[in-house]
Amino acid sequence: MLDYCSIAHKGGIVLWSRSFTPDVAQLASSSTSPVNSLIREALIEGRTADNKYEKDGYAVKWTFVNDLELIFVVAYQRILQLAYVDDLLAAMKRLFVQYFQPFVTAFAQSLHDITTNTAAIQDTPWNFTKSFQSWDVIFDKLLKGLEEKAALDRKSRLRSTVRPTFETITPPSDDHDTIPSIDPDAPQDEEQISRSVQALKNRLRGRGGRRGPRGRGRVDVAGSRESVADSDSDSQPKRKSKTKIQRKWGDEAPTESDMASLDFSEKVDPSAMDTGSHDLQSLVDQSSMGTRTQDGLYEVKDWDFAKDRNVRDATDDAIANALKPLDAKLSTESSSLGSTFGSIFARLTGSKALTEADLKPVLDAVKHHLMKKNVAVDIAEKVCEGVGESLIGRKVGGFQTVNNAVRVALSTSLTRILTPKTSTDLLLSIRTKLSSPLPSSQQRMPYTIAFVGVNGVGKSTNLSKVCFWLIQNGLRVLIAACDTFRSGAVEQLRVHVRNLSMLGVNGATDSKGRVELYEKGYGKDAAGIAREAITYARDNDFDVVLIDTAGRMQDNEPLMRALAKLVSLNSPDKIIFVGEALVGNEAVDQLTKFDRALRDFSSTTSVAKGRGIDGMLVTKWDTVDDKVGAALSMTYVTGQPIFFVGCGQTYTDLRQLRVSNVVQAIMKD
Ligand SMILES: Nc1nc2c(ncn2[C@@H]2O[C@H](COP(=O)(O)OP(=O)(O)OP(=O)(O)O)[C@@H](O)[C@H]2O)c(=O)[nH]1
Repeated sequence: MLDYCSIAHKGGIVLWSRSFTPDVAQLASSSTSPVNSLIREALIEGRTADNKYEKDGYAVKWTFVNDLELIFVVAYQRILQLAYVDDLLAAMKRLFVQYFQPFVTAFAQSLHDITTNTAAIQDTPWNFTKSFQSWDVIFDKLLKGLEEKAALDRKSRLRSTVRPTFETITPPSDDHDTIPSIDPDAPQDEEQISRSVQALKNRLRGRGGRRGPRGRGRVDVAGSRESVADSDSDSQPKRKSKTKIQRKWGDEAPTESDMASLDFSEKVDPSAMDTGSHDLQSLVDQSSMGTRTQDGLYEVKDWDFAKDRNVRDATDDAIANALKPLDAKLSTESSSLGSTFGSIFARLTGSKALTEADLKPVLDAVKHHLMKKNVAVDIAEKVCEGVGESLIGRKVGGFQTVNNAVRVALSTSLTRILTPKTSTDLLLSIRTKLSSPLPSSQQRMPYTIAFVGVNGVGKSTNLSKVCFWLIQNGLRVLIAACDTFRSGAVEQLRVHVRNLSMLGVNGATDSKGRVELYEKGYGKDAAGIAREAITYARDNDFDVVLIDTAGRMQDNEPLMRALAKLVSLNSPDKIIFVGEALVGNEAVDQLTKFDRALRDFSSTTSVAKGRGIDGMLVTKWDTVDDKVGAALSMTYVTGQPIFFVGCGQTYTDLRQLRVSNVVQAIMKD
């Protein structure tokens, strides 16, 4: 584990730094710190020839980018054999230059200006914390990737060299005061050494508890340190908490104050929100949502794994490139493991009727493969059971036949589960409702869609994307702000509506107002607001009402009852469950409980008897690459279709799912 990492300008200013342990938080500031000694003795006085410097039990490594006058430094406990430090420094250097070269050049120029013109100091407020926010994310991913690879590397080396004996296997110990012995000459496992060192430090300090979470810190021009990990106590002086407060678990429903303490959503300053801070056009320009058909409709594109890979964060690809040399090394070492499907199918050969015993190891491997693709365990098991049943007793010829038989059975099963049983054509459904004949005494009602789901999954963002798509199709949309709980939720929608109304149809503004927000602030009854919004939409000729609801946990009965009340009072035409593509097993629990709660609690009132979820919108699809198993779990649990997938943070980042593309992504090795 690393202790400290920084990127500094040779002029002496630390642009970015990260401390990983409280003990070395002072590494950057104390004059006796190894990092400062490195700078004084090794860099300024040139007293060390190689790029490793050791002092007070720490090892410090560094690298330069001479043309930008940058120095990258990593410090760690000398006793640890951190094999990835050189790779980390090289990858940091490459990525930082790739992403921040213009910034650093401008900064270096300003330093030059400052030395020649002191008045420029006030005019140049360099906010490194803000400027390098994205670097924090890149660095985290990079470090995680390297740590995982190092662990894998260690395991594969251990597998090939160490045969465990009874002496080497020791049960894990919970006694953190026990100090495992360290033989300084023997090569040590990094975690073991880390534990030993920590235990020793704890013993010296007279305590035996575990260390808290990793600390982070940055130093800006003024040298002020801010803790990112402890953001909710920013204004407080930092103190180490001495005792750990035990979490209380209970069966009772949460009280108002519990809810307030559990509301981790940030108090949002609308002007600083994601949507507001973007250049408006960039919210639609980055990719095109779809194409206009001959009859003037605006279609949402199908998600295509091969083509839509570029919706991934570009930094992921840059990091993948930076890690390629290491990947190549690891893949040669682990190539003996073979590809999942290749090795699964290779286990079945011969021309005989397949038995349960023949299939068991194959299906176990298929289950494992599905779980790797983020399919929930229960669903993976059920899919495998189905595949097994369809194959038992089937006669197979040679290897190729078995290979094909299992592939075809799995592919058929996945296709059957994913194929929508009801229409996913929302536009058709909207137009049918809006154009159906009515008695002259009756006013035309708008088409209503309620977006429901747990907290933070992307309900409001994706509701806005759907809104953008609807107004592109010439419909007038009213957004009902029924999240009256999370602070900032109404303002977030206000910003979206402002953006969307400026974009209008195909970028042109519309005098009639294609989109409007119906809001009544916070703390009011969401069901009532939705009702008022629908009435307002009816009276003001809106075609569609999109109802944004507050995020809630599936086990929170009072909140689920409130949602059921909104449903039963307003009978939305569609209830769309918004869920993240990132969820694995949790997807099943969320969907089952939302669906059941809506059916149970809305059936007690007369209007909408037993209404459940009508379909899903799966968000953050851009973050899972080919691990699209959540789509399978969600459709399996509900039997309902996925209307859209959200694949980014601009208004056009909405796609429809073509079943064959999802099947292909899941089957892919
Ligand atoms: N990468 C990616 N991020 C997304 C996507 N959809 C939403 N997000 C991000 O997810 C975060 C949460 O989105 P919100 O729309 O505020 O989520 P919410 O469900 O309305 O949140 P609550 O109202 O607190 O329940 C925001 O940072 C969004 O930008 C997506 O498709 N891809």
